[in-house]
Amino acid sequence: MGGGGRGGRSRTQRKHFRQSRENVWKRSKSDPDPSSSISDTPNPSWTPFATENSAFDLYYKEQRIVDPQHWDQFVTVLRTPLPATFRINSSSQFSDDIRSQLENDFVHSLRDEVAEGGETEAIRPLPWYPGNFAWHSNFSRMQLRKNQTLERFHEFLKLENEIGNITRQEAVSMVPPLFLDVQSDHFVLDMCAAPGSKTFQLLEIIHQSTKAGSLPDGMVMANDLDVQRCNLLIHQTKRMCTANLIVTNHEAQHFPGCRLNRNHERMELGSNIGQLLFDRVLCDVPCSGDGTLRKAPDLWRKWNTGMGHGLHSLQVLIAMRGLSLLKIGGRMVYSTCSMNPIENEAVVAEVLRRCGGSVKLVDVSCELPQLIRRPGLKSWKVYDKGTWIVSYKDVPKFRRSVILPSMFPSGRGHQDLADGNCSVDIRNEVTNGVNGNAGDGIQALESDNAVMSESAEEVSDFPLEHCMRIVPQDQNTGAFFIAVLQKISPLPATPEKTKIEIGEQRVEPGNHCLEDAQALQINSPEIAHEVLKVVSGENVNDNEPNTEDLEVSPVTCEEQNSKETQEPHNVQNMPKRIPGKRKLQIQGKWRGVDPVVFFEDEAIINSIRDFYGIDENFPFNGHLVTRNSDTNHVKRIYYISKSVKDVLELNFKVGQQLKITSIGLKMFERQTAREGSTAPCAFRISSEGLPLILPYMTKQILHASPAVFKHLLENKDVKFADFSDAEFGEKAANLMPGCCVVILGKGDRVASETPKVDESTIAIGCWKGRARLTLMITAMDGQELLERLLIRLDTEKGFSGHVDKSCNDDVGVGVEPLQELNSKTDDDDDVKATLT
Ligand SMILES: C[S@@+](CC[C@H](N)C(=O)[O-])C[C@H]1O[C@@H](n2cnc3c(N)ncnc32)[C@H](O)[C@@H]1O
Repeated sequence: MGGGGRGGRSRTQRKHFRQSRENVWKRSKSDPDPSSSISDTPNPSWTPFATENSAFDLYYKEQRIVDPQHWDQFVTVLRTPLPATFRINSSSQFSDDIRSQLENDFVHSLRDEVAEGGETEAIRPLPWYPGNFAWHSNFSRMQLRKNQTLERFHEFLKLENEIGNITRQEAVSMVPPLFLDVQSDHFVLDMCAAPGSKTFQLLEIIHQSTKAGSLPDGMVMANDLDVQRCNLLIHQTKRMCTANLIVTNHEAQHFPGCRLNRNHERMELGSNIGQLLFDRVLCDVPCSGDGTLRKAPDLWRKWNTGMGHGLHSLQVLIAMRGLSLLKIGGRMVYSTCSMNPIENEAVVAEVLRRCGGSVKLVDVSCELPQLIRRPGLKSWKVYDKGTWIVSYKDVPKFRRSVILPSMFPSGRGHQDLADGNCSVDIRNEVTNGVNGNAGDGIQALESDNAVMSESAEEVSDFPLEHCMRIVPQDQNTGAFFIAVLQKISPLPATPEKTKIEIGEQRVEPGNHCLEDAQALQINSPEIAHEVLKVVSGENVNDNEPNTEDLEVSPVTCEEQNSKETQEPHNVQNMPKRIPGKRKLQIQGKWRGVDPVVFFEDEAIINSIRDFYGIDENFPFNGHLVTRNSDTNHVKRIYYISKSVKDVLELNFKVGQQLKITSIGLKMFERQTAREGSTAPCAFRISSEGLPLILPYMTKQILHASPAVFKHLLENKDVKFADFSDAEFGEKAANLMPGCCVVILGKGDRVASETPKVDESTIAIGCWKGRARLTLMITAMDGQELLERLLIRLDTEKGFSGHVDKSCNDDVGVGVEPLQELNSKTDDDDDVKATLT
C-alpha cells in the first residue's frame, strides 16, 4: 500500500532537506538551547505526588498494587510528564509515506538537534505495537506544544492527526483493541466508545488490508451513553472515512438485542441476520481513572475508594451485557484505566461466577510478548469507612447495600443472604444512592483508626493471574487493566433470587436467561408480551415467548412523549401499530435524532450514476441512506457497507431498537450554490467518499501532471486558459459543468488517460465552472496534499522536466494554507467552492 516512500537519506541530505523545507524550524542565537528545556524534569506543580502517606499511597500499598520496594521508582515515574505517543493510521493510503517520513526526517533530525548527545532516539516505534505503526516520543505533550525546536514536528503531528493519518493517543490506551484479535470480517461492538480513540483503532484494523474501491466485510458499532461524547466520537471517526461504522447512544448495560422472533425469521427469506450478535466486544468501561494520574494530577486529590465501589455494579452489568451480545467463540476485552481491584479483578471474577463456565478468562501471555505486563491480583481487600475488610461477612449490616459480596475475592455472601442472616437493606440502598460513594476516601483512609477485619484473607478461585496490569514504571506509560474473555457456550439461565443475592440495585422480574438479563426493563409479563408483538410487527406464538425481543432500553419508554404523536419518519420500515398500545409505540422515534432512511429515489440515483459514469459493479441498491425522508430536500447521501446494511435492515425489522446517531460515509452532497442547481447533476462527491467510488468512475475525470496538480493546489481555482498544460486546460473546459475529479499522475510521466486507481492514488474533487476549475477540499486537506506532493516530487526519480520553474522553486518553501477556499467566489462563474 502507499507509494512515494522517501528511501534513505544521508546525514547531509537530511540536513539540507530540513533547511530547505522547514519554515518554522529556526533557532536564533538568542533562543535558549533547546536541549536544556527538553529534559524530563518532574513537574513542580504535581506536588501531591511528593506527599507520602496520602490516602492514595496507602491504598496502593495496602492493596499491593505497587510493591513497597518499588514505591520510590513508582512515584518518580508518576511525577515525570507522560511522553507523547501517536499511531499511524495503518489503513491510510499514506501510512507508508508517513512512516518513512518519520524514519527519515524526524527520527534523525530530532536526534541530531534535541536528544542528548545525539545518542538517544527522540522518537521510536513502540516495540509491542504490530507493524511499527505506533510511536513513542521522549517529549511530553507540553514540551511538544511549548518548545520551539519541536515546532515543526508538532505541526506535522497536528496536521496529520487532523487529516486522520495519525492519531495522538496514549500508549496504554492502544493496548485493549490489540487483544481483541479483530479480523476484517468481524462485527465489533465498542460498548463505551467515546471519545473514540479505540473505535478508531478498531476501524483501522478492520480496514487495514482493504483494496481501493472495496470495503471490508466487518463493521464496528460504537456506543456511548453520553450524547455529547458521542458527537466527539463522530468527529474523531469522521477522519477515518468509513462506511462500516454505526454510532449509537444507549446505556451499554441495556444495549438492544435486535433479535427477530422465530416466526419472523422463518418468513423473511433472504434476511441476512436474525439477531445482532458480535464477534468481538470491547468493554472499556467507565472507571475511577487513577491510571490516568500522570495526565490528570488533580485526581490525586479527588480519587477515593467510594468511586470504585459506586462503579463496580455498573461495570459488572455492562460486562454481562457485552457477553450476552457476543457470539459463541467470540472474544471480549474488559478494560479500565484504573488499578483498583474492585473495578477490575472483582468485576472479572463476578462475571465468571455469573457465567458459570460458559465464559473463560483467556491466558494471553504469549500475545504481544514485548508488552510488559503484570498478572492480575488473586487477593485484595475492600476499604470502607476507615476499615479494611477482607470478607463480606465482616461488612456491617448498614453498609451491605454499598459493599457487595462480589467485591471480595471469593464473591461469597450468597449463602448468608439465603439463610436470612444478612438480608439486603433496600432502604439503605435508596439513601446511599446507587453509586455508594459515601466519601469514604482520602479523609477516612488517612485516619489513624483504619482497622482490619479479623477474617482470613480471601483468595479468588478464578485464574485472575491471566488478567493484565500495565503499570507506569515498567515502560513509562499510564496504567491500564485488561482482561480477555472468551464465550464458549450460551450464558446460563439464572434465577431472580441470585441476582438479588449478589447485590444488584435493580431488581428484575422472573427467571430468564442471562443472555437477556441485563436488558429487561419491563416489569409486567403482559406488557412484555405486547411489546414483543409490537416490536416484531406480528403475532407471536404464545407458547414461545421470546424474551430477547424485549431488549428495549428504559430510555425508549421515557422518550416517547415528545414525538409519539408524529408520523413515523420512515413509514415503510416501521412496524405495524397496534391500536390502544401507544405507550409501546416507541421504536424508531428517538428524540433529537434524525431517522435513518434508505435512499431509494431512482431519478436522483440514476442521474448520479450517469453523470459520473459509475460502473454497475458499484452497488447503490440498499447501500445509500439519508437522514431525511423527504427526498426532495435530501442534502446528504451516505454510503453504507454490506455489513452495516444488514444491521440496518435488521434494525428496521425489530422496530428500530437502535438509537443511531451516525451511520456510514458521507458520499454525495447537494450543491447548493447557484450554478450547482443548474448543473446536470445536483450532487457532488464528498472528499470522504471519493476514495471509495473513484475506481468505479468513468466520467468527469481529469488526469494531471504533478506540475498541474501542484498549480491547482496552490491557486485553488485556475482558469482553463491559465494551465501550463494547454491540453489539460482544454480537457477541463470540455467536461460537463459540475463536480469533477482531478487525479495526480505518477512520477515524471505525463498523466495517462487510464491510470489504474490504487491505494496510493492522490485525487481531489473540483468544480468545473464556465471558465475555471475550483478546488473543493478543505484548507487542511489542501495543505496536507501539497506537503505530500512535495515529498513525492522530492523522492521520485527522473522528475524534473515536466515542472515549470515556479513549481521547482517552491519545493521546500512553507505551504500557504488554503484558508480562503470556502468563501472564495469565482468571478466568472459565481460559484462558491463549497467545502466537503
Ligand atoms: C473510559 S471511557 C471510554 C473511552 C473510549 N473507549 C476510548 O477509548 O476513547 C468510558 C465511557 O463510558 C461512557 N459511559 C458511562 N456510563 C455508560 C453506560 N452506562 N453505558 C455506555 N457508556 C457509558 C462515558 O460516557 C465514557 O465516554
